[in-house]
Amino acid sequence: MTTEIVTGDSGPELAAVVAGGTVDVLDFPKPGIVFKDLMPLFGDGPAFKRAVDGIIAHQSPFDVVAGVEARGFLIAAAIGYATGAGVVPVRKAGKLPRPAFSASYALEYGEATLEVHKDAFVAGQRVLVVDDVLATGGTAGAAIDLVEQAGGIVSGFSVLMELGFLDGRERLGKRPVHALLTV
Ligand SMILES: O=P(O)(O)OC[C@H]1O[C@H](OP(=O)(O)OP(=O)(O)O)[C@H](O)[C@@H]1O
Ligand SMILES: Nc1ncnc2[nH]cnc12
Repeated sequence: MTTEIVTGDSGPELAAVVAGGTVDVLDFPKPGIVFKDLMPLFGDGPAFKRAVDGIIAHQSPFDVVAGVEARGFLIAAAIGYATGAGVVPVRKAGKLPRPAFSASYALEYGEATLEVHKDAFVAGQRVLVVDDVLATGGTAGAAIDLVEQAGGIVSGFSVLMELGFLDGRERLGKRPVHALLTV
């Protein structure tokens, strides 16, 4: 099933690129969840490049990119490479080897804890935070809090897809949210 196009912060063409690379998977990872699988987008070179370039075009300037485990890593690495910015991983609990800040949160289908190294940022560094999907905003809120705790200044938050009906954007308050596709 193809995702219905509603709108996007970077216009209808980029919204269509993301929609075209998304497959809806029913009842994954739990009954009642419609999982937006973006793996086809990641696997389509021209579409992936357009999506990454669309985020970069919207978001400069920033000094470093923070990617949320796991699918956010793919986007952060591409942006970090293309722009020459560094990449900081925001990891699931227990994966980072050195002292880290932790934040627990609820997401659409469960609960989790994210961590970031305490020395991940130079104070005042502008940090672009990226992930693949914004749903309830639990993950994004935790990631943004961690970046700020570690001394970064969140310059923006970008996702490929926003599930608008879950109101994640509202939950993030005044933070600047950018979604290539909102469904
Ligand atoms: O807005 P929320 O309700 O918090 O949901 C969004 C998060 O859910 C997914 O990650 P998931 O925790 O499934 O991890 P994964 O990327 O490791 O599969 C997605 O990649 C976002 O990080
Ligand atoms: N429905 C969904 N599809 C993909 N990723 C998600 N993260 C939270 N909810 C999601």
